[in-house]
Amino acid sequence: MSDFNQLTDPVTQQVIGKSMDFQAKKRRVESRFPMGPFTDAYQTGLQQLCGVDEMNLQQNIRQHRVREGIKPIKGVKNIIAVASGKGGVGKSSMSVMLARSLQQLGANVGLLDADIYGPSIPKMLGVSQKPESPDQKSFLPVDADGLQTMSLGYILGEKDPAIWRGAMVTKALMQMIEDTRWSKLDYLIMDLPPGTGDIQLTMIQKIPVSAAVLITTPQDIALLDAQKALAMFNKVDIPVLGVIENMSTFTCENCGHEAHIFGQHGGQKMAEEFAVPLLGQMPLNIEIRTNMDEGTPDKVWNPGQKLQEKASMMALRTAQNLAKLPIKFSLTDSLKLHKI
Ligand SMILES: Nc1ncnc2c1ncn2[C@@H]1O[C@H](COP(=O)(O)OP(=O)(O)OP(=O)(O)O)[C@@H](O)[C@H]1O
Repeated sequence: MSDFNQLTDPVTQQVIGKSMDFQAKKRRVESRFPMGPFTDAYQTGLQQLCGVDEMNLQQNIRQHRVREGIKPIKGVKNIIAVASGKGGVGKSSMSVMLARSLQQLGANVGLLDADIYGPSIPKMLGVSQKPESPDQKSFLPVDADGLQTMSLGYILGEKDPAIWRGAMVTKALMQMIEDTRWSKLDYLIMDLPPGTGDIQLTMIQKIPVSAAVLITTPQDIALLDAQKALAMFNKVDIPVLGVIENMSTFTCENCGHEAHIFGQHGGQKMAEEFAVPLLGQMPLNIEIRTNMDEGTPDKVWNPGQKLQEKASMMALRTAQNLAKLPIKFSLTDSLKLHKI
């Protein structure tokens, strides 16, 4: 149960507290996710949350500071970039899990597929319709069970990879973000292309990113690349909320033996060495592989799998760590802004 005690701490109440009665919010979340009962620990956490002071629940998720000189995106409070140095470590899968879990905690969430070369979010969410454009100038985000999503994959189609280079990529992405009519998003999760090259650097410099989350497997090679990603965010002063270690262990369905296929404690070591929080460890699990590949991500949260609890904790820690960062307008900012 333990970890769920965090749900009642003041920072968390700010994070998930919105101007809506919690029970109503819970019912709305449950009706959207007909995936079976929550695990006991999650249920206990929710009950604890119901008992907290109503006043705290009225607070909104706040907008956090971005790099100076960058305009915020209309309708979006916080963009969280999800990055990995190495490809294939589960960055898109973890972006989907993070987005869904933040949504389950009651936030308004969007998911932007910035992996312009290999947009996999439409397939993972099982959504393929083209975004509507009522005014022929802007796009409405594509709805995926309450998630506001956008991907070049919706526009180009999955089998039509973008062959643009450098500046064109950033331009296409900026256009996609700015021309989407996001509505009242607390968090926009942005799935970046893998790597730490010029393209990724330009993207994070131009987009008003509040913070980043790193995905790695415990393998040395993936960790080295994750460290490069950390250095990239440090270079442009974007705070890193933490690291998620994906594919951390594998438990045999038949004998229950736990194997560390990609090594052990890699994410933890990285967290300790570079003083970045470990947001969570996600096992190598067949449910994740099949459901992400078949476009049924919500089935990942089968009762008894404990995956839902892991995903919720990962999302909660992410939101908590963001809540601890400076908000968009500090008192000094606002004094400067109003020339007082
Ligand atoms: N924890 C996991 N357990 C089992 N399979 C997983 C897990 N995480 C991801 N996968 C699978 O690994 C493959 C790669 O995942 P994903 O596309 O999320 O990685 P990525 O880092 O975004 O890749 P890319 O570098 O191509 O953008 C997919 O088939 C996905 O279903």
